[in-house]
Amino acid sequence: MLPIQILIIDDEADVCSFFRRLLTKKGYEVTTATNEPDALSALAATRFSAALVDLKLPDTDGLTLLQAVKARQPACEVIIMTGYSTVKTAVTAMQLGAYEYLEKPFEDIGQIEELIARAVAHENRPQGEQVRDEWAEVAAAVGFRVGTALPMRRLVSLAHKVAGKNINVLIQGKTGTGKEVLARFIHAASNRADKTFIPVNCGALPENLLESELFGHERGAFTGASQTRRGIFELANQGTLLLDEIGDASPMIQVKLLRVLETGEFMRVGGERPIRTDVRVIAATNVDLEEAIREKTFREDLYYRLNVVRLEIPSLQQRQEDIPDLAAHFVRQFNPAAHLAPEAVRMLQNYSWPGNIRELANVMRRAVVMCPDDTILPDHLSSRLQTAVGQAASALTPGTGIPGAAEFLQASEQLQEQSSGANPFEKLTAPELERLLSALRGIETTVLSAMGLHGATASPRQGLKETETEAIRNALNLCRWNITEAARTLGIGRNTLYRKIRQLGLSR
Ligand SMILES: Nc1ncnc2c1ncn2[C@@H]1O[C@H](COP(=O)(O)OP(=O)(O)OP(=O)(O)O)[C@@H](O)[C@H]1O
Repeated sequence: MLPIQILIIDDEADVCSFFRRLLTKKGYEVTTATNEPDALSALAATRFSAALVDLKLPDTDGLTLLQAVKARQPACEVIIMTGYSTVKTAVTAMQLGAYEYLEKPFEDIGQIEELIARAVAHENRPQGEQVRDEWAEVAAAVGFRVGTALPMRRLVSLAHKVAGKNINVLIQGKTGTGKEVLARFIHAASNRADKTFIPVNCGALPENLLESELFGHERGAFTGASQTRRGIFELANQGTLLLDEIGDASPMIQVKLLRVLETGEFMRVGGERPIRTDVRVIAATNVDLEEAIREKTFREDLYYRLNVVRLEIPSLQQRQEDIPDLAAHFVRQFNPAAHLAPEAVRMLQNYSWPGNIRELANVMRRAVVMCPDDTILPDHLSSRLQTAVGQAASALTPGTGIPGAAEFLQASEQLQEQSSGANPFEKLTAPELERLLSALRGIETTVLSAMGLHGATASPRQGLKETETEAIRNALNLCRWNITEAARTLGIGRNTLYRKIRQLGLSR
């Protein structure tokens, strides 16, 4: 059998000879290059299984060389060698197709040997063989459905690779896309997996409470602080901390976070002694932090500390092919015997999912409850979804009349005929009432736009803010201020609800 060929590209002769000795002992054949021309002629002469490429070279850079290797020998796996200051570029290299990165100075020889063996095995797998996803087991263990959409698979593969490194991660994505699930996956795939994972919502608590939640407080630090209390940075020591809704952290909290990220030390509220902590920080946000920096509501230095790796989760609409699998997953979770009829799946695929996976999970939970047997039909999906899909369909068919009018009038006439003076709508079930309500709203919109054409104005109604306040207050009262339930009823995320409660000044 021919020996396995490895290429080392590094301008430091010591590094080249270190790898030559190490890898020759393991039976590999090693070629070294200290500059770009030598590297290119080596690539022209020999077929390599793996190449170790230094990120900083005098005549070129690692990213250019990565592209040169991949253009000439696409199967050759590239491992980037980097110092701490260039870790971010190394992560970019992985996004561009590098297999892994290795941090200098090299500390664990065994780990290097194992990494090279893995890269070589990956390159040498039989042609056409389906590569088993390295991350599949961890994802399954934390209930993380990755699906088949390419952007999501790439993201998870990168998340899995950086999970084992001691670097901060910033997860960006719209509400309900699964930022917390991804953070749990990273924790579970890291060497901190057997330690604590603590999520904390920076937008849910008033500044002082959040400060003492994060950093703890000394006895007597403020009125009511009758005991010394450890904060999350102490409790999550050696584990992972998820700073959710980081964009909502106040300027004071931002300063304190920056300090602990820079020095690994913090002080309890009212404390005088710095406390060391070893916490891996993952931050998540659904706002554009770069815009927040421009608006001066978010510190740029903190952003750079958090954003060593940025993982941007696609919205559900951007990964439409995954809707059937995710929907089936949630249906099974709520009723293992139930399944979705093909027409129901089509309806799910035609909807825009502004609340992303959380909304899909909620719609499935409801559908399972509404479905009398085990086959979920379009009728069992929420009225909001039916209306949205129906309206989209009628918009495509001109001249179909006022949306919802026929349905509403027919139902209302039938009920009036059968009623004996009492409120006829009381006879309807909750889903039927919801369907009628959305039909009514459809009529209202059409009538208002017709009035506009005639120059007529409708009598004043509540403004947007009052309507929103009323809807949120009703939901909260209905759910006895159970935030999770109320958020589900409103079809928004828990974090969003917390924020709204603060913004609108609502209280029990
Ligand atoms: N890929 C996934 N596989 C399985 N369940 C998922 C996935 N993504 C999201 N979910 C489910 O959807 C819901 C919302 O997920 P999560 O809380 O992680 O979203 P988020 O982006 O953090 O939301 P927010 O922006 O409101 O904080 C949860 O119930 C979660 O279990």
